Amino acid sequence: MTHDSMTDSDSGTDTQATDGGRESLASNDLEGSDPTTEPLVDSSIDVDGRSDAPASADRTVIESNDLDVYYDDVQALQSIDIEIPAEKVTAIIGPSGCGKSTFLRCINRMNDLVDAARIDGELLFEGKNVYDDDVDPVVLRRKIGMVFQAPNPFPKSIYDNVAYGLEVQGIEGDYDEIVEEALRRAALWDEVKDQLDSSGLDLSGGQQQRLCIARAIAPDPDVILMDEPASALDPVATSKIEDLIEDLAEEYTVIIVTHNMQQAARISDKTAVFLTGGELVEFDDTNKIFENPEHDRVEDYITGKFG
Ligand SMILES: Nc1ncnc2c1ncn2[C@@H]1O[C@H](COP(=O)(O)OP(=O)(O)OP(=O)(O)O)[C@@H](O)[C@H]1O
Repeated sequence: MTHDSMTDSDSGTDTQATDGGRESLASNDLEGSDPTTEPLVDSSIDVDGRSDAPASADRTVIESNDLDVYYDDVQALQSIDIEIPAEKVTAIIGPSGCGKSTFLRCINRMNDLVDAARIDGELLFEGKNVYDDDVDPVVLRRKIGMVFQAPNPFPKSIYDNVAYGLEVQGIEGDYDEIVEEALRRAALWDEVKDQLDSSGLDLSGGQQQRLCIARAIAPDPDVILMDEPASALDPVATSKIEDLIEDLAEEYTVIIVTHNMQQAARISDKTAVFLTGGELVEFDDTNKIFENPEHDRVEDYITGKFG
């Protein structure tokens, strides 16, 4: 994939074909297994979401090296090293306060908005340190969009919710086309195509969140960050968002923070487990994390012994 420089003002328009594999992991080596190596997680966590392409096919899009984050004197993340693959869903899980949101907000420099936050180490996007002096955070955030926990549409029409960001970011093009495409990709078009002038605030919570996703993808980012995007939604709306996330990963790299381990197991290819103290304890294929993690602390967390 080519990509535009974060130091210029062009919009990213690049996408790349994906392996698109979606085989079930449900039957993954479970039959006839040796009891000593048997997957530890009981069937209440159903790992059936996505297949993993061979490791060799993975291309790193986000990488952190020895990343520390402090809020004043309190260290929130400790020496985080991670390589996040392109066009997959990576879930970040861990107990409250372990630094999941902090890590997510480092990626598109949302922590710049927090006076107390200080960052050491490297955070690379496509090989470029996003904290270099010549990186424009506005351009960075166009390439790395974000969806928050509570749906937060603007008090504007459905159309303007998607188009407004394009205008602000100086993105040119046929807005009618871009808005329709973004709403289609967010699986909302069919529900709203006859009411584009109605307020985004009149939509249901789940529709509002899909509108926010449409808004995030309209500038055609490479990466979409999601901070517990379904935690405020009912089960039906949550299920729609989960389906949508899986679809989005055919074109975008999705990184999702979730408290919901079943959700991480269902929809992600990779899972990063952060634990108390802001440590990244394990990062691996999702089925490995949930069925046979390397670290006892991860096993204890996954099986609910703490957290
Ligand atoms: N703006 C801030 N100012 C000071 N401390 C902060 C700030 N934001 C987060 N922290 C602290 O940093 C640590 C990590 O917080 P963070 O929100 O990243 O964790 P989290 O794993 O996302 O938690 P949760 O699951 O509860 O949302 C916590 O100790 C938190 O209190």
